Order: sequence, then C-alpha cells, then structure tokens
Amino acid sequence: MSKIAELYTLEEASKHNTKKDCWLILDGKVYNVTEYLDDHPGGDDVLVNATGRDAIEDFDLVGHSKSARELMENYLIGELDQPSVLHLQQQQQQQQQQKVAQQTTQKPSEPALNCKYLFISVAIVCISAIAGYMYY
Ligand code: HEM
Repeated sequence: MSKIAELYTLEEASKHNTKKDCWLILDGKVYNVTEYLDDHPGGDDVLVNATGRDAIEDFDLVGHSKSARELMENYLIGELDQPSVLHLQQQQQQQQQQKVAQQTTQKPSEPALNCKYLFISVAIVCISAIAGYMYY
C-alpha cells in the first residue's frame, strides 16, 4: 500500500524556524527536526539557520554519513508542493546567474589592479633615481 505524502507550501514550511519548532527542507522533502536539535552533532543553530530554503547543498557539503541519511528518514513529514519546488528552482537559477554575472564583472578589474601596482613600482624607482641623482 503506497502512502500519500503530505504536501506543504514553502510559506508553511518556512514558518517553523525556531529551536522550539524547526522544519528543514532537503531536496524538496520536509523534515520536522525539532526533537533532534539537541542531538545533532553539528549543533542546533546550523539546523535553525537552514530553515526557509532547500538546504540540501549545505547538507551534502558537510558530507553526512550513510547513517545520518538513514536517521533523517525518522523526521520526514512530507514534501513541498509543486509550485514551491518550482519557486525554489527559479530562485536557485537566479542566484547562480547572479554569481556568474558577478564573476564576469570582477574579471576586468584584475588587469586594472596590475596596472596600478606597476605604476606605483615605476613611480618608486623614478623617485629613488631622482633622489640618488640629487644626493650624489
Ligand atoms: C535531518 C537532517 C539532518 C540529520 C539527521 C543530520 C545528522 C548528522 C549527523 C549524524 C552528524 C554526524 C556526522 C555524520 O554522521 O555524518 C551530523 C554532523 C553535522 N551536520 Fe547534520 N544532519 C542533518 C542536517 C544538517 C544540515 C541541514 C546541516 C547544515 C546546514 C548540517 C550540518 C552538520 C554539521 C556542520 C555537522 C558537523 C560535521 C563535523 O563537525 O564534522 N546537518 N549531522
């Protein structure tokens, strides 16, 4: 018999963002980790700070063990509804595009920085040469 998952909106899941009531969204699934906060080896703050968004990237970055992944199934309470999943995907895409845009606008400033250092070095050499000439 297949169990129908409880569906939540992003707005609803995001409301549970305190140490007394903490829901995580990981890969579109919703976990109520309130009871687990005190036992989490990474601390409770990190979990509370991971609410209101899909924190699967952070979860994966930590390199959680297989037993951690098994443990999280105990706290599964449902899934995000489709519009919320789409909303989060769009948000992620926008953030990635912003990152790429920032990287491309930062690149041209590198040669400009090199020119600045070259100018300062040449100026120091010139001033030293003039000072040396005047002294001797
Ligand atoms: C239901 C969700 C989660 C469960 C069951 C869980 C479980 C665990 C477990 C068992 C460990 C010990 C190391 C291991 O066995 O991998 C751990 C460590 C840790 N977790 Fe989680 N975790 C969850 C979510 C998260 C999230 C969303 C984050 C970050 C946003 C996070 C950050 C950390 C950190 C920073 C450590 C400490 C790593 C270290 O000091 O080596 N965890 N977690």
